[in-house]
Amino acid sequence: MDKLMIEGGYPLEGTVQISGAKNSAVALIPAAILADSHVTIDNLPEISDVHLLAELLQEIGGEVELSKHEITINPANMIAMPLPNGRVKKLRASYYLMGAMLGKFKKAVIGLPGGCNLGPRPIDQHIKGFEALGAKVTNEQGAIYLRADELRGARIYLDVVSVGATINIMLAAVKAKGQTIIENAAKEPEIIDVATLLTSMGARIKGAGTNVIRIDGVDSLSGCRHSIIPDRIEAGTYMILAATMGQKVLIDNIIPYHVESLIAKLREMGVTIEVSDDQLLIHNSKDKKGVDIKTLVYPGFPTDLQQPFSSLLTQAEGTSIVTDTIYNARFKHIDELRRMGANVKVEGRSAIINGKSKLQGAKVKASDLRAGAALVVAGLVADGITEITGLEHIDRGYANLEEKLIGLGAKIWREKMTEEELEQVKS
Ligand SMILES: CC(=O)N[C@H]1[C@@H](OP(=O)(O)OP(=O)(O)OC[C@H]2O[C@@H](n3ccc(=O)[nH]c3=O)[C@H](O)[C@@H]2O)O[C@H](CO)[C@@H](O)[C@@H]1O
Ligand SMILES: C=C(OP(=O)(O)O)C(=O)O
Repeated sequence: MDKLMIEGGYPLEGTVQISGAKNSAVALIPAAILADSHVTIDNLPEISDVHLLAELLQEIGGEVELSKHEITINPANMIAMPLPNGRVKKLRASYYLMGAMLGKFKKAVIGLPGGCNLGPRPIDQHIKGFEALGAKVTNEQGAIYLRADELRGARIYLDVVSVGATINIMLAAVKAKGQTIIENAAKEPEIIDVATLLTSMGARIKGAGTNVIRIDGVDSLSGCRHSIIPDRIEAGTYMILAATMGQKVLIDNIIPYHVESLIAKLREMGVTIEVSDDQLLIHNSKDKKGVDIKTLVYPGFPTDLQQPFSSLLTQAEGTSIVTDTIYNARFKHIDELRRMGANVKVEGRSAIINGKSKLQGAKVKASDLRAGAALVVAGLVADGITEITGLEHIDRGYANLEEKLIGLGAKIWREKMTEEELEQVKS
C-alpha cells in the first residue's frame, strides 16, 4: 500500500487537462448492458471505479476491451449472474447494475453498494422506482433481489432529488412497455450524458437535465460510440487548487457552464477567472476573503467540492461557514485539517472556518475521496511534508493526480507505507 507525499509551498503554474467525468463513466459502463451489440465509450478517466466496473461486466459474461481512455463492451453473451458481494461493495455506482440488469434481464441480484462513507446513503428512491415499474424487490442479507415478469412504464415522483435514483430508473425504464415519467428528477450534467448514450443506443428520452424526464420504452437497443463529458468535480478541484496555490493556471477541456456556482464563489473571494469556450484561466489573489457556501443539488454548489473548498477557505481572511445540505456527515476531513493547524469547528451540518491559518505538514488520513482532495489542497499550501494515507479513496476519482500536479510544479510523490503504518491502518 502506498501513501501520498507532498512537500508544500511550491506555487502552481501551467495547464491541466481535465479527464472524463467519473460520475458519468460509472453509469455509462453499466448502461452498455442494455445494448445488443458493442458499445464504445471514450474520454474515459483512468480511475479505479472504471476498472472495478469493467471487471463486474466481465463477471456477468461481458467481453470488455479496456485501454487507457476507451472501453468497448460487447454485451451479447451477458447473463443475469448474481453479484451479491466482492467488487460491488467497493464502489457506489455498482447500484447501476440493478437498473441496467433489471432493464435487460428482468431480474438481478446485486449486493448493497459501497462508496464514500458520508453518513446514511439509502437507496429507497431507486427501489420505489423499480417497484413502480413492476419489479418485486427484496433485501436478503445485504443483497437486493429484483424480479419482474414484465416492466411497465409508470409515473414516478422522487421524494428526494437523487442522481443515482434518476439514472437507475432511466436504465430500468428504457426497455419497459409504454411511458415512464420521472418527476422531481435530478438535473446533474451526468444525467444528460447517460441520456445521450441511451438515445444513441436507440432509447427515446426527453427532458434529461430538467426535473421531469419522459421515457418511451423501446424493444431493443443497439451498440454505439459515446464520448464522456469532462469531469466538473475534478475540474473544480483543480480550480480550487489554483485559487489556493496557483499563480496562473489554465484548466483545459472543461464545460465552464457546469462549474458556474464555483466560479461565482471564487470570484466572491477575490479570485480572477477568465472564461472561454472550454477553458478557464485562474489568476490567484494573495488576499482572499472568506465566503459562506451551502451545498445544493445541481446547479447549486456541489457537495463533492465542499471538502476541497473548505481547505481553500482556511487560506482566506475572516470567518466562512460551510453547510452541507446533502450529506450530514461529510466533515471527516475537518479533524485532519485541524491537525495541520486549521482553525475549524463543526456545528451540526456546518463547518465554521476562521482564516487565515498557517498550515503545517502532518501525517493525515483520507477517509473518503473528496476528503483526500481536501488534504491534497492543504498539503500543497502547508509548510513541510504532508503524508496522506487512504489513497485507495483518492484513486477512485482522480485520474493521474501526481502527474497532473507535477506538471503544474507541485512536489508530490508516492511512497510505500512502512510495516508500522500498515499495522496502524489495519487497527
Ligand atoms: C456515483 C455518483 O454519481 N455519485 C454521486 C451521486 O451519489 P448518489 O447518487 O448516491 O447521491 P444522491 O443524489 O442519490 O443523494 C442525494 C441525497 O439523497 C439521499 N437519498 C438518495 C437516494 C435515495 O434513494 N434516498 C435518499 O434519501 C442521499 O442520502 C443524499 O442525502 O450524487 C451525489 C450528490 O450529488 C454525489 O455526492 C456523488 O458523487
Ligand atoms: C461521493 C462521491 O463518490 P461516490 O458516490 O462514488 O461514493 C464523490 O465522487 O465525491
